[in-house]
Amino acid sequence: MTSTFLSARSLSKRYGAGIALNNVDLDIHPGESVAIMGASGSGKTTLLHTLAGITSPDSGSVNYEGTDVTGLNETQRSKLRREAFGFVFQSGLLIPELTAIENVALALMLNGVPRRDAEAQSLGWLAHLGLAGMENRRIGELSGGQAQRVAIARAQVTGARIVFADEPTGALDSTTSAEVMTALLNATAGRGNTLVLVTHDPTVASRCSRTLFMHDGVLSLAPTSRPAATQAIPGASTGTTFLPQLSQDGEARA
Ligand SMILES: Nc1ncnc2c1ncn2[C@@H]1O[C@H](COP(=O)(O)OP(=O)(O)OP(=O)(O)O)[C@@H](O)[C@H]1O
Repeated sequence: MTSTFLSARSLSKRYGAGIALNNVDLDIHPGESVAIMGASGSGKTTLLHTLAGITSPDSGSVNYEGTDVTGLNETQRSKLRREAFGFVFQSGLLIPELTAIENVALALMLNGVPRRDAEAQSLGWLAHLGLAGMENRRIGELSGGQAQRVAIARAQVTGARIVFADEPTGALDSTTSAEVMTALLNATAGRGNTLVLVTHDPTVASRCSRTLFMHDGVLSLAPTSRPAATQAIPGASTGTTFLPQLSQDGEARA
């Protein structure tokens, strides 16, 4: 069995009366591509953000390579995110006023790499992702698929071991979506790194090595629901159905 390098234990998070995460356990191994699916509002983004140290859980822990991410302060988490993690979101993370190369290089410059070196490395990544000749275009001068490939370059130029992607193909047509998924998988799992991806699209999920499902904050192996049982957080009103949760080995447990 491969080693775990990102794990979550008993993650719970609620917003007011609603539950976003309900006692989630998850182990992710190096080189995996993991898709998280589920209905709108089921907690997918909250899980992704909690794994990535963006959101703090109410209880439970996230461990990345021996570091208790949930125990870090905001400055430490921010450093971890910059240095070890990459992010590809549907929109909003690229800076529209900057060119493609400036957007990619910025990720390195924030880690202290001089501009000239940062731009040289960024050029290589942009070319690798099929964007040679487009380096000096601003983001608004690129198609959606091209912009997502800039985001992939930015997520990987720092050598991120894990890329967290939230609906990376959400705004794209099916052909461009397939191309962006190919680029994303090649740039991550194809190089021994890890991809954790949230998607509504079963075609996108089917490209990943493993698919998990969120349902009312509960993570499961199965897409369909069963009648409610006793796993809800006490006092929470979710109107939930129950699905088996994952053990540390990814086995379903009742
Ligand atoms: N910052 C917040 N403040 C209040 N409620 C929130 C916040 N973030 C998420 N929620 C709530 O937590 C629940 C889970 O939200 P989350 O965004 O994780 O779901 P999701 O499965 O990613 O949804 P979608 O597919 O629509 O993006 C939802 O009920 C949502 O309204």
